[in-house]
Amino acid sequence: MKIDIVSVFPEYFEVLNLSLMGKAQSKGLLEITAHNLRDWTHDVHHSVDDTPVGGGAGMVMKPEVWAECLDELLGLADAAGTAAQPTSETSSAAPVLIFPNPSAPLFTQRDATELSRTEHLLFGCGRYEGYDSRIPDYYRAQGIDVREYSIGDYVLNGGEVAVSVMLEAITRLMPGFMGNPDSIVEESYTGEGALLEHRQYTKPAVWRGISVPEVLLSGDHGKVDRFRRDEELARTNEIRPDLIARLDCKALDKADRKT
Ligand SMILES: OB(O)c1ccc2cc[nH]c2c1
Repeated sequence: MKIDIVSVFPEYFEVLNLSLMGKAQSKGLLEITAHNLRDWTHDVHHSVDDTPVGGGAGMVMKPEVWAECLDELLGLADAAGTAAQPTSETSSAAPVLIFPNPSAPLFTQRDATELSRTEHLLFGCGRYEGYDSRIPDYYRAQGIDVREYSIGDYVLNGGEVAVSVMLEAITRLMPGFMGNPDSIVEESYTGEGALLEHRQYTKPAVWRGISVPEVLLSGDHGKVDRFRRDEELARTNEIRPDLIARLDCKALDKADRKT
């Protein structure tokens, strides 16, 4: 998977050279490039923002600078560097263009699963009050698959942390990324059941007078699976009832029956 990230703080993504993400790059599973948006400016101050039209606090990121950058990275600028005209065709080689945005739909495990199968992702990190809203609209009109995602009900200072979160959720699902592929099978939010995962315990069986659930020591895999499934349903109902509401009866029945 090829990943391009555009930010005014590209050094933010040096962290992606560490740990599993770094190993995946050295294995050739990932090719990650962080670009500095200011490289597409032409003024002495390398300006990327301006005051909001209609007034208001803060600054908004300029569409012209983003467009020069994205046209180039999307392969839309012709040889003369002139922006291509809007087309309705989506190039099969075109990446998915993703903008973190606190005012957008929530990024979910389902999105991570879908995007883990994509060949090329291009992330655009906003800063200040965000980017000019015409930018995603313009690239949708070019036939590009443009997504805007929030990573939760809180506001960060920019898109960089959100991109790191989404990238981890996406890349860990790629075949060959995790040392043990089984470790991504039974997880919270995964699969049809989409329930929170059961509690986890390790040795010793009794720690500071607190014992692990007896059934987990029984050696009866059927009972253990049933115990864990019941706990997943109970925990999800208590902590995230909204996830239960999303389940259709078939999936709930399947989650309940699974032994
Ligand atoms: O909270 B967020 O996910 C987020 C995303 C992008 C920008 C741009 C400026 N503030 C932001 C916050």
